[in-house]
Amino acid sequence: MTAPSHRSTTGNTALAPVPAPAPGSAAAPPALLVRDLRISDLAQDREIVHGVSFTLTPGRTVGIVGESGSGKTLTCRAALGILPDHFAVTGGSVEIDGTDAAGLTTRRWTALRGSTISAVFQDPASYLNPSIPVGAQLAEVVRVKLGLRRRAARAQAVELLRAVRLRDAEVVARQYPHELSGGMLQRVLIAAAVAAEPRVLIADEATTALDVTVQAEILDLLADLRERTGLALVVVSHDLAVVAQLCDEVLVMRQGEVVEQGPTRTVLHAPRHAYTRLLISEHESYGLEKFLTPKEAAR
Ligand SMILES: Nc1ncnc2c1ncn2[C@@H]1O[C@H](COP(=O)(O)OP(=O)(O)OP(=O)(O)O)[C@@H](O)[C@H]1O
Repeated sequence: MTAPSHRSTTGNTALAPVPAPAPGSAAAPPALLVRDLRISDLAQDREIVHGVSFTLTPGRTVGIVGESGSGKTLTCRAALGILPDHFAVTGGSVEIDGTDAAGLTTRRWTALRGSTISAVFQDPASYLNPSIPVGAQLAEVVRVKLGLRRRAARAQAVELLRAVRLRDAEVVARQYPHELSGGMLQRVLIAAAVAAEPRVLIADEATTALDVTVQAEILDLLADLRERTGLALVVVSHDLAVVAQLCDEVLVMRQGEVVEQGPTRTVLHAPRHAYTRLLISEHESYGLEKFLTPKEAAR
């Protein structure tokens, strides 16, 4: 399991509540500020992402939706400082908790990842070692990130498994990845991602491979973590229903462009771009309609 380094040494209390400043208030500096972000494929001398902007304050959620290849993941990877080889930020800026990412050394990036900005992706099993129990892997992350001793790290790992609502956390901690369901594995990965109490969590298609019920449980868990800890979330999904459930603001991307952006309700109820309307019509059969009440839809 990847082990980003740490910010806090909070001891044994898993995910203690943090009093979040009121969203949008002067006391709430953006956890993540993306301004006209441009990303290019240097090998092909081609700009792939053509100017993405959003501001994310603590306790808020931004959703990015769009078809495959529209640049959602590259945008997230730029914010995490993990662009693929021969891709680079070629315009605009990313500020993480007030720090301009442009000047960061590899070492500073390593320090920020996990402690300030963290992520979960699709396919959690691929991030875990199949031959080590999940509790031990989580404990290793905790040991590295929080600087806890081995025994305290193991106890904290179990606390974290409880905090992501895994029942029988002590039993789960002793299990190997193949013994857990996809939803449970994603909870383990979320536990690792939030272990050092980051300000921002990016969930990139984190529920895509899960069945609908488990997907709803994981989204509910993310919302709960956001409420309890003031975490700011970026949720990437091709599924508008996921975004509708969790996000305050949505960006609709197509071919590297943001074609529409605004409060989720406005975008869903009064889409201005034909592509957004297409996404909505395609997803009505997948449960989006419950967010489109007749009253709202009539506006
Ligand atoms: N490692 C890479 N090597 C080459 N091209 C890449 C790489 N990663 C992304 N791209 C290209 O950049 C463009 C944007 O990709 P990105 O992964 O950001 O899209 P996406 O919207 O997240 O799509 P998906 O929903 O399929 O993950 C695509 O055309 C893709 O082919």
